[in-house]
Amino acid sequence: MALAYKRIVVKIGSNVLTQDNGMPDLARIQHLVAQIAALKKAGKEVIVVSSGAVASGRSLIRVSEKADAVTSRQLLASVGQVKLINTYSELLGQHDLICAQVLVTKEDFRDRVHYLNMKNCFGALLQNNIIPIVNENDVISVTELMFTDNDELAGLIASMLNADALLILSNVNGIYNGDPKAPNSEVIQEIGQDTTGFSSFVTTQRSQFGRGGMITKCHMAHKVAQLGIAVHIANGKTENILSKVLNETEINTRFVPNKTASGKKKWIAHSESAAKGVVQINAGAKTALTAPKATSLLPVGIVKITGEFQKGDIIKLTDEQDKLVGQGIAEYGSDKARERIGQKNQKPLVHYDYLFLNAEIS
Ligand SMILES: Nc1ncnc2c1ncn2[C@@H]1O[C@H](COP(=O)(O)OP(=O)(O)O)[C@@H](O)[C@H]1O
Ligand SMILES: N[C@@H](CCC(=O)OP(=O)(O)O)C(=O)O
Repeated sequence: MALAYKRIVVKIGSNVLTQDNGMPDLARIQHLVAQIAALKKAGKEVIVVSSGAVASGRSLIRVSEKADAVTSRQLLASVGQVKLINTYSELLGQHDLICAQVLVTKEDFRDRVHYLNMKNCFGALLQNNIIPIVNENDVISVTELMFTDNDELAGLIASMLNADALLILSNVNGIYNGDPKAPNSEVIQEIGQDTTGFSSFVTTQRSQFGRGGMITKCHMAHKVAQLGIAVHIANGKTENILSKVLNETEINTRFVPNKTASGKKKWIAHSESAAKGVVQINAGAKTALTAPKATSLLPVGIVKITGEFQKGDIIKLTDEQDKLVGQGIAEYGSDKARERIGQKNQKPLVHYDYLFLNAEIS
């Protein structure tokens, strides 16, 4: 295969696994499983992030119209997840492969102990040649506890496992430079570090059963590529799409990985939950930090500091609207930093080598 990825996370979206009537598409799952088996045979490590619990639930029960949206989703997903994982287990078994079910919540990425336990389990599964099938724990994850969608979850899994690539299978051939249905729109085949102007053609429109839409896919894909992981968005309904993407014989969108991302930056990127304090920066500092040239955060650009931190702690950086700009390692503690707020000619609070900026798609 042309692209020599060894560890691959494959995200299979709701729309790939669902027929137009909302029921699961068994033939499609079967074909995807055959493709995954082929990757395993070629010596790859494969982790699957699969949606489809709600769709599978729909094929088993009817939820009363009186049930509210949250309860209805909990019912369908909890019943449907059993069927979904059984389907994978049975189909993978036909290729002599074993899978494991991993259900996670957003909280599991925030809590360091949960995070390390989860990482340890994935390590053990991969070592034992088992295919983890990951989904959000839809029973626990309701409203604000939810991931934006399974793309966000897949991005976190790919970064946690330091995967070589994340293949996102959706119902479009990639990201188009206009409305995907318009005849003159074309798939953007390669996206580098600069994603300016995206919002002009990526709309908030979602597919019938999708949750987050293309905008959230773009944000996540860019962030993950910044960590040095290649991200592909391809059509999961195309025959043999996985090998075609890896052999570069099918059009798709590839986010070019930033190969200079250090291990330290990857760790910082995932340490948002471990942050001890919040440093609010002004518009000038935000512009400087998010410009292509690597820049450290100087006290002159700091507006406010919340919480206590020591030298070496992770701190969050927010803008004046409290939007997260990124996170980094403090070069000195909050007491010293408070004294220096707004002052010129002071040592940087965060050095650019220890600063991770969130993806900005404007
Ligand atoms: N520029 C664009 N290129 C491709 N798809 C787009 C674009 N803008 C909006 N979309 C929409 O994004 C949808 C895919 O996202 P989503 O509904 O979240 O699917 P999934 O269930 O696979 O995660 C497409 O079906 C399409 O309608
Ligand atoms: N956890 C849900 C799917 C959630 C979801 O966001 O799906 P998707 O739109 O494919 O990213 C399920 O299994 O039905």
